Amino acid sequence: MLLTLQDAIWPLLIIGFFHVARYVYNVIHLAYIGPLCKIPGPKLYFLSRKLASSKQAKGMRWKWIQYELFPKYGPFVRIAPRAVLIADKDAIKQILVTNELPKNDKYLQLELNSTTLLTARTWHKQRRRMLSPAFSIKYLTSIEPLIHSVFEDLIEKMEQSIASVGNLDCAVINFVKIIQACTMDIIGETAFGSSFKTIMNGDHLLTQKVFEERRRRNLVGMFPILKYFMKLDPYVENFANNLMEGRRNGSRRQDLLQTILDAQHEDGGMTDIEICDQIIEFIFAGSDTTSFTTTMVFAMLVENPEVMKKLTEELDEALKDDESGKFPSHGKLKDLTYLNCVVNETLRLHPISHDAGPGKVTTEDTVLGGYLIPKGTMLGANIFQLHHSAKYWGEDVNEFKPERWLNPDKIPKDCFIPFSAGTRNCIGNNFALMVIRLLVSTLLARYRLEEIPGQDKDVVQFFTPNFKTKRYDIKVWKR
Ligand code: HEM
Repeated sequence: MLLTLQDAIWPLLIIGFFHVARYVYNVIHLAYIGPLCKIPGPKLYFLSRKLASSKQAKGMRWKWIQYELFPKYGPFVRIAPRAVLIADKDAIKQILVTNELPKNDKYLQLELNSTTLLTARTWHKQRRRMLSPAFSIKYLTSIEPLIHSVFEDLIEKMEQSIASVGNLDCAVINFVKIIQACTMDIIGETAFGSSFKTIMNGDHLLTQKVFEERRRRNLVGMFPILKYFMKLDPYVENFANNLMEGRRNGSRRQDLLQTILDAQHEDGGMTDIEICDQIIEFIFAGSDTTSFTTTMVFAMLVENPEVMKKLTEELDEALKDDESGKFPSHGKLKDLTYLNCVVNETLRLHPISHDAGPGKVTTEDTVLGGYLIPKGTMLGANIFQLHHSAKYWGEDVNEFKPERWLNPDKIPKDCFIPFSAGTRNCIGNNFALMVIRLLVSTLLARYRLEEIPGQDKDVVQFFTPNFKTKRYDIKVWKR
């Protein structure tokens, strides 16, 4: 007996109806009935993770998180069916350090062809051990002259800008641009064999392409289907490949690239594709992070002239008999009390994690802050909120007060983690601090800086935060 379409339509409709009903039930159950329903948050966002992702389109999601969600809902905020942001210091310590939870799948969007140090979710230890020598204190001391060589370009550029104004001994300089160029050249010079010469020649094509790549990853992260249409620009890959080939066929130089290449034939060494991706990641992770923090240090200094005066006095005193060369040596800077207070206070107020923060995932049902968090829930350790919590830091939490660091007993425990914490903390931590200290002291030793009030200081965050206008002008006078 042959079934006609008419005979089949009702059973098909009934099956379809049950599938849709089951799907709707699951979505609603997860959103409003399951264990996560006890965690406060914007209720509509419990239905789909796309809603919170779409907030990121203009790089302004961080403001919604920091100034709307946390103040309204408290230290645990649910922003998607299976995603919770956390600002409670004990819970953050538990997920980053005590339980060492693996990274969640938001890092997938940052991957190119292979897994890198930042994005690894399962393996990690061996690769980290392999790369660590390139970030050791001994290695960092050895690359100081390379950083100084970039400062030659920096000072020449500053002098050119001042000379171009006439006889005023003063120029207006966009610090976002010059510091970004400087940190890019430092990464090139110290990690990959030669400066990108961005300070002297303007934007290297690589800087532009790296910026475009960040936007691409951001969009693909929000709408994964785009990955079939928006491919990685071959320029970036070719650049990394040429870098590797050039080194293999040229002479050795003890830097990050050499460390990676030397380890290639060890057990667990990286393939060429992995090395290429790792190089791109280091350029990503190492330049904009350091430049944003350094620009913010300068912004804080010009907006707080009494702090700048005190810091300049400390530097002048410390460097008056520094005979190590044309530029300050890090040995003279690393233990300077007030310099470190200023850098810490800037990292506290302006951490590079403005948005959700390091992302983790629970591997079993876990209790955090009294809430039952089921296995498979994405967690964000919200560094920005931790650094801006009046509960931990006191009522003056939003003020720039380097003096608060003078008494370590007054610094709340486990509340300052600009480089994250635990085994997945920043591998470039010491490198970044060294570059920041050197840059700040080199410029303050030569120039007097003055604020230009009334500028738009709005920050956007895609991969790392940046000024929305991509400028922050400072009046620079020769001392
Ligand atoms: C002020 C400058 C910097 C800040 C504030 C900073 C902050 C951070 C933070 C918060 C993380 C954790 C990210 C996450 O889990 O999602 C991280 C990881 C990382 N950072 Fe940095 N970073 C800075 C500079 C650098 C530099 C200079 C490099 C390299 C040259 C670097 C390379 C990395 C890498 C590779 C990771 C992943 C480490 C791992 O998972 O083992 N960072 N950084």
